[in-house]
Order: sequence, then C-alpha cells, then structure tokens
Amino acid sequence: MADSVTSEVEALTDWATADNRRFLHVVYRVGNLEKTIKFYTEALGMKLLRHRDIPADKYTNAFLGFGPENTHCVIELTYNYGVEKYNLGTAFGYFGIAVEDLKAAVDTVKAKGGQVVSEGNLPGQTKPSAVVEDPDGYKFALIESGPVPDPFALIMLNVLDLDRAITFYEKAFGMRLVSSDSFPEEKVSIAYLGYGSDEKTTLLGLTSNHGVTEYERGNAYAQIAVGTDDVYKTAAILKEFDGKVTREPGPLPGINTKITAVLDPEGWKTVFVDNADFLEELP
Ligand SMILES: C[C@@H](O)C(=O)SC[C@H](NC(=O)CC[C@H](N)C(=O)O)C(=O)NCC(=O)O
Ligand SMILES: [Zn+2]
Repeated sequence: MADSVTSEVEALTDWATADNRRFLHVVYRVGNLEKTIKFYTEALGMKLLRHRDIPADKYTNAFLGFGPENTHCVIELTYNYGVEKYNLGTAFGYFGIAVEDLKAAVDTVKAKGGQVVSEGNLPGQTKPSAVVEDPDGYKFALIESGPVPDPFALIMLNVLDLDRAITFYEKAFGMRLVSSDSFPEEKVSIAYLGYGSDEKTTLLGLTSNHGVTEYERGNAYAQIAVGTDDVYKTAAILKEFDGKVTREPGPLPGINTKITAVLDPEGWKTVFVDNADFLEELP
C-alpha cells in the first residue's frame, strides 16, 4: 500500500480511537420481561432503570444495570410482542459480572430460585467463578473480583478467526486490546478489548474455541450499543474497513436517536448511537 494511503487509513483509526466511545448497553431478546426483570433485580442485584415501548414496531425495552446509564454499561432487554421463545444458538458466550463475595452471590441466586449450572474456574479465567442461567437460558458468570466501578464486566462472544476479529475491532472500532492469551490445555484463546483506560471497565471478550469450525448464531442475542459523537463519520470509517453496514446512519423511527448498525467479519452486530441523542433519551 502506498504511504499516503496507509496514512489515510491510519487517520481513520485515529479518529475512531479519539472519538468519545464507550459501551452503552448490550441488547438481547427475552420471552417474558417481568420474569427476567424479577431475576435480574432479585438474584443478580441489578436496578430497573427505565422502560421504552415502541408500539409501531411492536416491541418493548427494559433497561437494567448496576448504575445509571450515563456512566454504566447496562442491559437493554427486548420483548417483541407475542414472541415468548428464542434460540440462543452456540455463538453467544456469556455475560460476566464482577462480585466481591462469590459465595454470597451464589447463595442469593439459589435463594431466589436461580439455576447455578457450574462452579469453578471458566476456561481461560483465572478468577473463581460460578455460572448461572437466567429464565431464557442466557449465561451469567459471577466472577470474584475486587471492587470495580461497574460490575457488568464482560460480554463474551465466540469467534472463528480471533486475529481477524482483533484487527477489526482495533482498526475499525478504535478499541484497545487489553489482553490476548492462549490456553492450549483448555483449548481456548481469548482476547479482551474495550474503550476504557484500564481493565476495570466493561470489556468485550472474544473466544476462539480450538477446533470449532462453525457456530449456530441463534436469534436471541442482538448487539452491543456503543456511543459515538458522529454516527455518519463512524459509518464511513466502518465501510473503509469492510464492516457490513446494515443500517445507514440516521434517526431511528419512533425514537429519533441517530444510529448506525454494522456487522463484524464474524456477523456480530454493533449499533453506534449518537452520544447527545442518547443523553436525551434518559429520564
Ligand atoms: C437507540 C439504540 O440504543 C436502540 O436501542 S435501537 C433499538 C432497536 N431495537 C429493535 O429494533 C428491537 C425490536 C426488533 N424486532 C428486534 O428484535 O431486534 C434496534 O436494535 N435497532 C438496531 C437495528 O439495527 O435496527
Ligand atoms: Zn439501544
């Protein structure tokens, strides 16, 4: 590549890196909002932050998390009117929640009728953890950690080509690679990426399971939402890095917030959300 072209491409990554980005929320579909809200508030200790109903598109959102949306990465549950069951597939991994006292957290989940599916270290995780399932079968790993600003610590997704995914998230999304390690005995390689200045922030964890050549995508998990100061420039940059833009930048009907949506090389979706519009959405 000619030097001038290289520097133009680097300038795009530099803009994405300098943009005012953070994980706003992770979005997925559930079959019964009330049941899920009850589990997240009572068993996992989250707060119900707000509801949003979009009758024109026949769906309702509920936002839950460990703190306010202007500082924390939260969960955006989607209930599509009348849809009670989704296929989780095999490509989605799990969410990680940092807990200071693992035993107490597990006891609370059990006391509230939650299902603990495994206890002990997760592949590639050095910290003690326990995995619990929510009413739709989404897995939450409770991971023993010191105090953190936001206990919603990890969004874990499986990928087939880890190096390609890391490059895409670094160059096209302006993310920082926090760590990348291979664990041959456990047959996994995991990379953690994010927007914060340290690892005590919500991270995207990408797992390559050695020897796995395909995943079932399912239709339950939807996307991560990332804040940006300019959805138009963001979409233009994503296209330069061969991101598949599935929603051209502009205001979202019914909500009016400007967004753009893109698929990474593995098909994982991210929605970039205009930061100023997002703050207008908040109660
Ligand atoms: C503004 C931004 O933070 C959003 O939340 S956009 C919400 C929108 N949600 C839906 O469309 C949910 C209903 C849909 N039937 C579903 O099951 O996903 C959304 O995710 N838009 C992104 C897009 O690419 O359209
Ligand atoms: Zn959203």
